[in-house]
Amino acid sequence: MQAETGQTPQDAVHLDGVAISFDLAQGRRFDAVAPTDLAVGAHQFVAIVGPTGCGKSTLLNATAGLLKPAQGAVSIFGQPLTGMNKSAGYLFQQDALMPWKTVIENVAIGLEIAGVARAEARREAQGWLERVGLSAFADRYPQMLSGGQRKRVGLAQVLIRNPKLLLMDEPFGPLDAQTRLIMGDLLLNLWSEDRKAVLFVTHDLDEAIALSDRVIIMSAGPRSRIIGDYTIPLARPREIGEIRHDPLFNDLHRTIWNALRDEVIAAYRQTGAVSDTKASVAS
Ligand SMILES: Nc1ncnc2c1ncn2[C@@H]1O[C@H](COP(=O)(O)OP(=O)(O)OP(=O)(O)O)[C@@H](O)[C@H]1O
Repeated sequence: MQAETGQTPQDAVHLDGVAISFDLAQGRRFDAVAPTDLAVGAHQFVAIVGPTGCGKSTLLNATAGLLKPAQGAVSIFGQPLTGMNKSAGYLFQQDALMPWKTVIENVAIGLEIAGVARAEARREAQGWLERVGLSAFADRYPQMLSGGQRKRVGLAQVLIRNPKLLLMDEPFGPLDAQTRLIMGDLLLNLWSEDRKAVLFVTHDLDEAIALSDRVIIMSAGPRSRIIGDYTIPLARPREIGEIRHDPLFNDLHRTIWNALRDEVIAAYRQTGAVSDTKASVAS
């Protein structure tokens, strides 16, 4: 079940020995991520899962060009990454909606900044609002929306720019369980249209398996590293609420959780959250 790790020039993302450290006070350094190789194919949906604080966001930020690796190189579609990753659309846990702009203005703004005429940008934004099921909300302001509706606007805001790569960091983190399922299905529907490359950070193993072609597991930090790379051979199209009842899903979950469990316990032990004898972890 472990995936092939061979990298090719057409990869959307290619991390070659990427290590990340942070400078701390008094000249100390924190080595967050040990030298890491990772390839994401041009049309692959890849999830990164790992215990809290292991370096998932750090690795994603290096891929976005927000962090410079201490060692190693990042390539995006075969080109060395220097500065911000302009091929990527980035979706954070916190959305990036501007409260003084209406929903349609928030969606259109990316195209307008890229030089598209306002009327054309609005027309495209209206199309995207229809696709995310929010056409009736075009003239509302973000603060008039539910958390799930805001996420839909955030998706439209990113996808309207047609990035070849999506970098997603716990994008559905703050949502309730049902809304997460619905957002996952919406994401998969939109993704299936042209299968952009996706690097998706989550702490939710169910979500990772249900969405992805591959699930990458990271060890507890410091000097976190990739300890597993699992192919997810579940058929597509997938409906997230249904796929969880598939026996293959359960087999995959059991296998990956076995690899992840000790790392999750190790991470909690580091923060003193569990004792040696009473380690209790929910998957
Ligand atoms: N700017 C920084 N300076 C110092 N240490 C940092 C900095 N940013 C992150 N770290 C540390 O690097 C490690 C990895 O952090 P990161 O946010 O990538 O973890 P994560 O796996 O995304 O965690 P979570 O699942 O809790 O969001 C953590 O120990 C964190 O404290």
